[in-house]
Amino acid sequence: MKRKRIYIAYTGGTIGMKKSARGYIPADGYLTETVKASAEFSRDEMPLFDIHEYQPLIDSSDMSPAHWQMIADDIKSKYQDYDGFVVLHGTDTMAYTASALSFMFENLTKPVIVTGSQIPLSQLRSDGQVNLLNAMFLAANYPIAEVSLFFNNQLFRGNRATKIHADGFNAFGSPNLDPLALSGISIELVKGTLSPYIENELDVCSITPQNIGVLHLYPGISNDVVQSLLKGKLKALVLLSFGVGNAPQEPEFLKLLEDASQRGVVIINLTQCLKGSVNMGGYATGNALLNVGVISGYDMTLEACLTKLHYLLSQSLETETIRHLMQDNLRGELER
Ligand SMILES: NC(=O)C[C@H](N)C(=O)O
Repeated sequence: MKRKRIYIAYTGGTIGMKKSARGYIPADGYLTETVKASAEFSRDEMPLFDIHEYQPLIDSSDMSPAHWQMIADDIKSKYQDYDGFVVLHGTDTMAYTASALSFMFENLTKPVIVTGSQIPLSQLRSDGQVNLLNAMFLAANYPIAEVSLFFNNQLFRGNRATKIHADGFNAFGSPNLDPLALSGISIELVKGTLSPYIENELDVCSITPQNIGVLHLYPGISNDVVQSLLKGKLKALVLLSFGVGNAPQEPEFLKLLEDASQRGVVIINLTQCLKGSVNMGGYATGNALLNVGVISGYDMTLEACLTKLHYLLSQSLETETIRHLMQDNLRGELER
């Protein structure tokens, strides 16, 4: 059988970093050199691959919507030449990029797997080798036509993943959706579906930076704090509420939200809980939010919610349409 071809976009992150006096920094050519020097990557069972190193390589804390756009455009320009795509990325904001890409790609029929590592590939006991080998192997042999995130032997839907561990190998979880696939002694498909080969054009939706606030509620939060956030030129606010979507019933607080909603600010309710969904019909404290125009984000991750807002606000859509689409399942990011 013809060997598959995988395109590897290396954007930066620990996987290709070197030690410096200031801590780890990305180093040009270092990752490509290390991969080329490792016999595992060129075994017959592995796909053929090309690595493209971005300039400059960055720590993922420096990622922005402009980078998401660059990655999406890069994949689009190579779309017909490869069977699958691996994006090497720092772990810190990996779930944001995976979520953003999932919304930006329309008609995706090939796998796009985002991965990286906690220890640089060139160092002893690095998780980079396992993560990259598996991502390439899965993209070539188990094509799931989605933007996914591979880490620590689990393939997650990109817009369901979140960083759960700052310094462990099990750095990612997907609290509200089982993994797409597990890589054990054999590869086990869980929620993922293998895609048939379809020849098509990939469309990329442009994304631009947007003014979006995130408000993490806590008992006794002052209205001054809420007001100062809402005073700016905010287009949307993600409200991180208690439990199934509950908040204080304090009239001044609710009035601030109501006024903002009437001014056209899209206010989305997500739970602070690590697992589960928002249900504003469950308690009077949640119902009060519904009555002032707050909409449900259901079981979306914060990363999915923020990037979906960027995606929708970047298009010229009516506010009501955005509110409606935020509650719709566009790319498997939520379940109502
Ligand atoms: N493990 C990592 O890749 C962390 C690094 N700071 C990054 O996100 O680029």
